[in-house]
Amino acid sequence: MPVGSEILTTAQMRATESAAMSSGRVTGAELMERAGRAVAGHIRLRWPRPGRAVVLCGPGNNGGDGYVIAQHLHRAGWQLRVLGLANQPGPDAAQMRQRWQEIGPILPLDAATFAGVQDCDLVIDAIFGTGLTRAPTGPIAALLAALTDPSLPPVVAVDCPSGLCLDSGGWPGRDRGTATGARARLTVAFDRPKPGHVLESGAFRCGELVIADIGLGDWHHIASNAPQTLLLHPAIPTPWLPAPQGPAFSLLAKPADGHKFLSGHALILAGGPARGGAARLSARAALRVGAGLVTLAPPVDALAEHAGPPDALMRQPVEDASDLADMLADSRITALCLGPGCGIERAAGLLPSALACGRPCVLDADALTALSQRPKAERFRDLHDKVILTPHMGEFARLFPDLANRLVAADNTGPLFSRLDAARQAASRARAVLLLKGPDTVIATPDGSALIHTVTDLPWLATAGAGDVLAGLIAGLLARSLPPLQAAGLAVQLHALAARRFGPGLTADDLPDQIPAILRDLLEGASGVFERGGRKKTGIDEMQVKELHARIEELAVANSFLERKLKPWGGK
Ligand SMILES: NC(=O)C1=CN([C@@H]2O[C@H](COP(=O)(O)OP(=O)(O)OC[C@H]3O[C@@H](n4cnc5c(N)ncnc54)[C@H](OP(=O)(O)O)[C@@H]3O)[C@@H](O)[C@H]2O)[C@@H](O)CC1
Ligand SMILES: [K+]
Repeated sequence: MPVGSEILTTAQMRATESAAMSSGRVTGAELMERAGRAVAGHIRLRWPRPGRAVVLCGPGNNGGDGYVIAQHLHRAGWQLRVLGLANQPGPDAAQMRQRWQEIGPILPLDAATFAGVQDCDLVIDAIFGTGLTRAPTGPIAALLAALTDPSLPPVVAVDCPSGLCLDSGGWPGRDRGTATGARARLTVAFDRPKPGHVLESGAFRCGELVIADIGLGDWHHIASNAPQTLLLHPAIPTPWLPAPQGPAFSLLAKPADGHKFLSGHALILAGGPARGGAARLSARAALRVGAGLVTLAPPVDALAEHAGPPDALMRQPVEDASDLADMLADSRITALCLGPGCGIERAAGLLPSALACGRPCVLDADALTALSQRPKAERFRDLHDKVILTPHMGEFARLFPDLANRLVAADNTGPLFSRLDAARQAASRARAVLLLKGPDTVIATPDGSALIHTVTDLPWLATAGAGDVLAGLIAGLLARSLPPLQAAGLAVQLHALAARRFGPGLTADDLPDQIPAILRDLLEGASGVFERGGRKKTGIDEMQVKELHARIEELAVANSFLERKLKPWGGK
């Protein structure tokens, strides 16, 4: 699996770190040194001219990283103001604090002191990382409030903007959904992304997220007992994307001599008169993503409305559950989509037949409402692991009110209940794949495997009918025999890529027509397709950071004058 695509919870991260340290092959102080060096390296790559930086060091090991960063920046010629606490941290952070004290003073870590040194080029936030256990209070809360000020100089966050719950993307002690906390221009996190970097407002507050390798690769198996979570990020290739070496590739590349039935047959159930638009969007998406055949099935009195293009779309009336069961006697129908524009009553009537056939099936929109109206004890009785439920938050709350309540409840202690927790529990309860839609989409299977896909740059994707297109993309990929989790993950990515390619002014009608060009680029191996706006990113990679460190070390040896005491702050 490509490095960087797996997500670890904070508990998994701690287990990995402690396994590394217990092996005797690396100490906590060495890990801290690597972490601090990596952050300093990324700072120097982005701000190559030494300036003035304020480093805010908290009570634990995140603060320890801050003292290491201060040492490295000092050696590189930066002028530093370091604010810290006079507590008794763990031995590693204590050692790093001591080393800094041999270079310069430590000022009190409070809002008043910070206000007096804010006239600088960079603020480094090393107050809290993975160890935040509760809502900050008192002077630290006041300092964290100051870090929300958008007029501050650029902030670099160590592991995360402080106060963020790295398991959920929420802020302990603050309202869920509306709360925003400390913000960063750049966040350098370690080893693997955590859920909080990509969920809720965490995704928006981290700024540019860089994952630094601190040499824990030999201990990743420690986290492998827990269900795996993968990050689907446009810039991070994953096994689900059809990279030429990936398993999905051969599925997207239709065999030249393939019969149309080899690419499957998707059945999209449509609603009564004047409600056919949503299901047609789904059907067009299923066609564009390469289902060999797509049939739209409205009741007979709505059939005439579906005359006209696309001509490739087949139409066949389905009046009721028994009609549907007859149609499904044709085993060449390989996937179903029920819900978009269907009407709640019709969806409720068709559900038993759609589920009884045991074939892959997307349940969206009205089908989800129909499910939620079933008696609670029987709600999920006929679901199975080839069913994909695709609720947005409102639909999720109707299906799983207790889980939705936990997601909005303010809580003073961390880790907060996350959208990942909610999707996993819902999938397990429904015994189906659950895709919880949002800017941070979470997909979970009943066995706990999960995918997260976050977009922070596509506000125009929140448009009427976009969900119908997504349901159709999933149905098309299911018809083409992708397993449910992969079909859902790939569909979410194609959906976002289509929106990004089209840009502002997008309507849902435009989405399916973007898919062929995206598939062509994917099949031709155009890596730029993963980048924002289809352009290749001029990224800074770990090799550059390592080379920079080598240069920093050489300089440190050759130019011992750099090992001087802290310069006075004044003078720009
Ligand atoms: N382990 C390693 O090998 C490596 C770890 N690394 C770094 O360590 C970070 C994790 O370090 P950490 O576990 O010490 O947690 P951290 O985020 O510094 O904060 C915890 C401290 O704050 C306290 N505290 C908590 N909540 C509070 C509140 N609301 N208000 C006030 N206090 C509160 C809590 O004490 P408590 O009062 O709960 O006993 C504790 O003292 C991680 O993010 C990464 O940056 C890297 O160096 C790589 C190697
Ligand atoms: K931090």
